[in-house]
Amino acid sequence: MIALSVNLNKIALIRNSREGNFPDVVAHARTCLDAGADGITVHPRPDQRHIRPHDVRDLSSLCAARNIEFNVEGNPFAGPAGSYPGLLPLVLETKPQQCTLVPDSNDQLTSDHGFDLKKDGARLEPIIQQLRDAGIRVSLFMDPDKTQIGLAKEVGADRIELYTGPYAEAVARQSKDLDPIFAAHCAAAEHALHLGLGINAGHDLNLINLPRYRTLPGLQEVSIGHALTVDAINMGLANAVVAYVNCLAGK
Ligand SMILES: CC(=O)[C@@H](O)[C@H](O)COP(=O)(O)O
Ligand SMILES: NCC(=O)COP(=O)(O)O
Repeated sequence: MIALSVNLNKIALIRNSREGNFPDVVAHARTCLDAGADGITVHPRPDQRHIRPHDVRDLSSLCAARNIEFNVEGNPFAGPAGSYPGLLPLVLETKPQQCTLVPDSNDQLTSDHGFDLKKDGARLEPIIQQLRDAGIRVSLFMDPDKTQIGLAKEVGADRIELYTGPYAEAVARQSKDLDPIFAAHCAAAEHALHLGLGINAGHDLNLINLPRYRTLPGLQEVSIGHALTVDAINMGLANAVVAYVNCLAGK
């Protein structure tokens, strides 16, 4: 079974476009969980344009009460900014089951690459250790590069999250590069499995590109937000979650 963790960033983005609490992020999390989602993902950023620290706290409580996986993603090197305490203090306070470290710069529109661990490995290692000591599983956002995945193991990660943006784009463009891109993801996954790393994946996954990606060797979890939220506009949030759960199950 491949777990579906719903990313609620886009629900928070709509809320933040006005004053008030509409739509209510926690209520939408409940809808996702009631519809069969296996977990909730958020990706707070220092500019707080979508998920904010209070959302992380509220969703952490909800997921703990339901014994559901909570996954907090973000840049471990982004320090405090305004009322944003920084990823590490927020994660150590709220204790999600999983923290996915992502090498975003503060001004990025969205995540668009995995870690270069030749550059960042040494400064990531103590952060990974600190999170693991706190009982939090650590996943690293990675491109499908075998050398880099070997380094992910060396710096102490539990899992990798394969960055699926280029795969999704190749599907959307019906690109001739699709087969080699997916083959590279499969080779990276096989290598991760061989090293004993768990495998997650995410970014721009949708109902069109998931049927192939779900066949990735050893895939344990996908986190999906943008496309699922767009589908929810058409079919309703609960129906969208059911559609993704079924798609992941090959139905
Ligand atoms: C790591 C990743 O791919 C996601 O966390 C993504 O960056 C978050 O989604 P938004 O960019 O839509 O907020
Ligand atoms: N880790 C990827 C994620 O949480 C959601 O990415 P997207 O589906 O919003 O592109």
